[in-house]
Amino acid sequence: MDVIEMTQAKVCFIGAGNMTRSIISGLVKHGYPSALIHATNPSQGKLDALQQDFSIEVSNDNAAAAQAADVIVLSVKPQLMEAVCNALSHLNLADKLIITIAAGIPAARYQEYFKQPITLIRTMPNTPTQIGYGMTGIYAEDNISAEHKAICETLMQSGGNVVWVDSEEGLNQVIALSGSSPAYFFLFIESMIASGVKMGMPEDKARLLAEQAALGAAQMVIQNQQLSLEQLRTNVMSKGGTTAKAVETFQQGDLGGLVDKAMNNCVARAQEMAKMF
Ligand SMILES: NC(=O)C1=CN([C@@H]2O[C@H](COP(=O)(O)OP(=O)(O)OC[C@H]3O[C@@H](n4cnc5c(N)ncnc54)[C@H](O)[C@@H]3O)[C@@H](O)[C@H]2O)C=CC1
Ligand SMILES: O=C(O)[C@@H]1CCC=N1
Repeated sequence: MDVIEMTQAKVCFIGAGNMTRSIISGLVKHGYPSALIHATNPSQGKLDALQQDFSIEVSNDNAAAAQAADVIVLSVKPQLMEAVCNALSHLNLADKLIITIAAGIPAARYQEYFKQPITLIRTMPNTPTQIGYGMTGIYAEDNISAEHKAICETLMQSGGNVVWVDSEEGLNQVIALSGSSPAYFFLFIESMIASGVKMGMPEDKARLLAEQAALGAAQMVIQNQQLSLEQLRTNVMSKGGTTAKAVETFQQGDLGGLVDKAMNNCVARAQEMAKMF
């Protein structure tokens, strides 16, 4: 369903960084009215760029923007969240839906930060939201209404796909699987390009070859749900051929173990952050 049919809420983003830009881009592309979107930031540069690109309202006054909004999206770094929320705690937030995209901070903390009961939904998006290929995990506590859940889902869906999880630990797993994981793939492609260049391939061609292979592989996975990943992989591997040699090298280096370790460290960091806040 189109975003406009679902909601006409005034949405205010507190913090106009990478993720806010990604989400706003998705919203505007889906026809969400620019006039209903507001972003705040202390520095003017990012605000000017957002205003120019998306014709949204911008300011550096968090309180005025939050006061005027129906939905407040908290998009600052976790370390700044407490101070940013404290500075809004004099407002009456009873009728607002507050959505946070911050990693690590447990839902219960926000009530303390705002010093009043609030309606809060935790989400974990990722940067591909900017181009409509985002993935967002959403967690809401039992007291959140179906209407508020629908508004949040609609907003986040404008940038791609969403999954609901039923615990905050589930959200930590979302961080490892999709919130942080675009960076894993970027690193992999970056490493492939570097290797291609070392072999003598011009960088632009190495990038084109690697990125198109990544795109094709992702689409193969998506469009062949009936096939296992192992099957897709073995379809590329001729017996005694080149792919088998490369895959064998990854397996000897325990790629699976390394990925497992990286993802567990990602979750562990989210758990560690939850104790810090
Ligand atoms: N970058 C990513 O891939 C993802 C980030 N997140 C979460 O999103 C949040 C934001 O991350 P990014 O967008 O990457 O960070 P960012 O640093 O690009 O953006 C944060 C913005 O907040 C602004 N800011 C600082 N103090 C402020 C204040 N008092 N009032 C208003 N704005 C203020 C900063 O100037 C900056 O533009 C973090 O909590 C992070 O955990 C979640 C999922 C993915
Ligand atoms: O690295 C981080 O902490 C944030 C959360 C997921 C992606 N970026």
